[in-house]
Amino acid sequence: MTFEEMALRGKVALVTGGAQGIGKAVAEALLQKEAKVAVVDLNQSVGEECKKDLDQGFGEGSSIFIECDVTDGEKLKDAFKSTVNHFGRLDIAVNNAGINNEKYWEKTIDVNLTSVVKGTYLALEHMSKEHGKEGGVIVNVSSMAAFLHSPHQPVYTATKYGVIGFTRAIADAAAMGNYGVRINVVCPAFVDTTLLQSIELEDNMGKYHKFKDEIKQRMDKFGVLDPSIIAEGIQTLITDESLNGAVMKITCSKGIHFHTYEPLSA
Ligand SMILES: NC(=O)c1ccc[n+]([C@@H]2O[C@H](COP(=O)([O-])OP(=O)(O)OC[C@H]3O[C@@H](n4cnc5c(N)ncnc54)[C@H](O)[C@@H]3O)[C@@H](O)[C@H]2O)c1
Ligand SMILES: CCCCC/C=C\C=C\[C@H](O)C/C=C\C/C=C\CCCC(=O)O
Repeated sequence: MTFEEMALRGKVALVTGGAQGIGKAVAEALLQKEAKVAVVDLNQSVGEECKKDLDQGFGEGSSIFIECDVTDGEKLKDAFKSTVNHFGRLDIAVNNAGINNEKYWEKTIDVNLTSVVKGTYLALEHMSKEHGKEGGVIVNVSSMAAFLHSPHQPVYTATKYGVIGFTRAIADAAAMGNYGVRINVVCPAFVDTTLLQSIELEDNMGKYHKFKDEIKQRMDKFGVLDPSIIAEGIQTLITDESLNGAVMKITCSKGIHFHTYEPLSA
């Protein structure tokens, strides 16, 4: 048995936005290592389709689908509770749900940043030693947009910067408070999921829609990753016990690597 198999076997994970794309790839990778997974997603039909696929691949008892809009605080709270009620514990949370919408940008802040903060605090309630629990690990999903910001998505970029800042600060708080919970962040470049189709829609891109050909040129220049490599990176963030507050970047040119920061100074 590999180290990752030992580390993940029997562990219980909750993945938001888990019905397709990166979230589904993460769910599959964790199930492959014999973890149990709660797939939390807004989209009922895609969620049910995903659950069928997971049942076929890994057996009915290993996953559940919970329909939930992560921006609804009460529903998100219930999703965490249902997961713990169903599987008996929580060890891993992946705050992955995200959208690309510059037209309705307040929604983008709500889904991509506010809900990641809520998901992190809820996960801590169920895992932190501060709350008498056994510890665990949280991974928040940011983007390379936080490093290579583009003029085509200012609000999306702001949310992804925010996710990195929040994660690094709360990771330090977790270490200082002996929560027994590690908290890391992953920043993928372009990934082949339905999110990229948002560039075609005025309803998503708003005034930046006219730049869609330029965006496609950027994708050609930087390449598009398969969701499976993001799942691989996230598994490392989950299982490598030396990582807390780590900022993992994943790009076509450099693969999985880490951002390094200057030591703190005034
Ligand atoms: N695809 C990329 O190029 C790329 C690159 C970097 C980072 N990301 C980030 O990865 C994450 C996953 O994106 P993806 O590419 O897999 O996209 P996707 O559109 O394929 O999947 C996102 C999932 O999130 C769900 N979702 C959206 N809003 C929700 C809400 N309010 N409540 C619950 N679920 C919700 C959707 O229903 C969908 O199933 C996002 O945070 C995204 O910003 C994506
Ligand atoms: C450039 C506008 C992109 C709009 C596409 C829609 C959503 C995608 C969002 C993702 O989070 C990815 C965003 C940016 C990543 C861009 C490139 C990084 C490549 C860096 C590198 O390879 O060195």
